[in-house]
Amino acid sequence: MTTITLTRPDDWHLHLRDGEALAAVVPASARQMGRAIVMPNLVPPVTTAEQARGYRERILAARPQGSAFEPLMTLYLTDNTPAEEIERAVESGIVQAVKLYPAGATTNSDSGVTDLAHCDAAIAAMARLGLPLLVHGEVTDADIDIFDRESVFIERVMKPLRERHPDLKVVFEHITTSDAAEFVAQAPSNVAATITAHHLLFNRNHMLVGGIRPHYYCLPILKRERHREALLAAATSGSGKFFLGTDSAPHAQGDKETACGCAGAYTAPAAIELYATAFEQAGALDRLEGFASHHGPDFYGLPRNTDTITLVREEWTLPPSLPYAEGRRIVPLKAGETLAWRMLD
Ligand SMILES: NC(=O)N[C@@H](CC(=O)O)C(=O)O
Ligand SMILES: [Zn+2]
Ligand SMILES: [Zn+2]
Repeated sequence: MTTITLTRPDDWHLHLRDGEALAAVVPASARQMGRAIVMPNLVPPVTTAEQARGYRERILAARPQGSAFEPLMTLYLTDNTPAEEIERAVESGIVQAVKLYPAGATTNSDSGVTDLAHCDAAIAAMARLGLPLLVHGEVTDADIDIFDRESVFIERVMKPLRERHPDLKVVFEHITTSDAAEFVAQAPSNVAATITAHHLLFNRNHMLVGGIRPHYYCLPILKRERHREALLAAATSGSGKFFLGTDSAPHAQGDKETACGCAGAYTAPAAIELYATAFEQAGALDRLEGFASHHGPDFYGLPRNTDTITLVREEWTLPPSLPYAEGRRIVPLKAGETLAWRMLD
């Protein structure tokens, strides 16, 4: 196969930041994606429908001329989110989901939830109104090994949450283990998962063998090979429960290449090409369109995009770095490396 044309994909998990960084990264996603679920972990976080409205306006203003890229907004759940804010979010028409960050689990999660019991009224309102909960599924207990944090989360948080709110729509975000893939596959149809391109392509050896590679450091952390294989099997299974969410998470070069580097991989500039590479490795390019362009809108109850993009089998090399905010640079994942597929403009 030398060309693939597919319904324009959407990104169901994306970090766009704010200010100059926002302006630097929006065009990369707007070029490829029809819509994106935009993460609310700004500083301070996006906790109200009113803040989401303002953030959405700033994203729209950062789009290249003529772009139809549509940001789908999310609220950041806190211990204090009132049920009324969930109602305002639904009424706003621009908020598509609420994000659960366990406090301290990842980048900018200090305002996150300390105990889901505090959020019971808000979550009950979400279940009642059909607003999905997007979950960063890792426990933060100091005694739990970083490689086990997702699987322990399933037992300690996800299963009790599902029992208490069986009608809640849940997206298990950026899954990284066979445990999570199995949990989602066996759950009812109101439970789904996003999978990143980097977790489909890489295991922890890519990050740690022959030198420590900070651009591969993200959360949840890359796992061992058998987990990558399970994720690739889930993504290419054809199941509507698994869909594209890049978790493209930009950080300036200096904040990654340092003694205590930030978590997050910047994949937006080559997102669809990275996914195509993974699907081709699995011999499943024919399943890419479902995963990238159909399953997400179907789960969210939104129409599929009506235009298309085309990928050609043509080598190209990612630049070593790109301009970012305040005169700083950003290093995309696979910087300086060659990809086999290229999206046409
Ligand atoms: N994935 C990451 O490693 N980082 C994300 C936060 C997140 O999605 O957990 C970020 O905002 O930088
Ligand atoms: Zn996360
Ligand atoms: Zn994320």
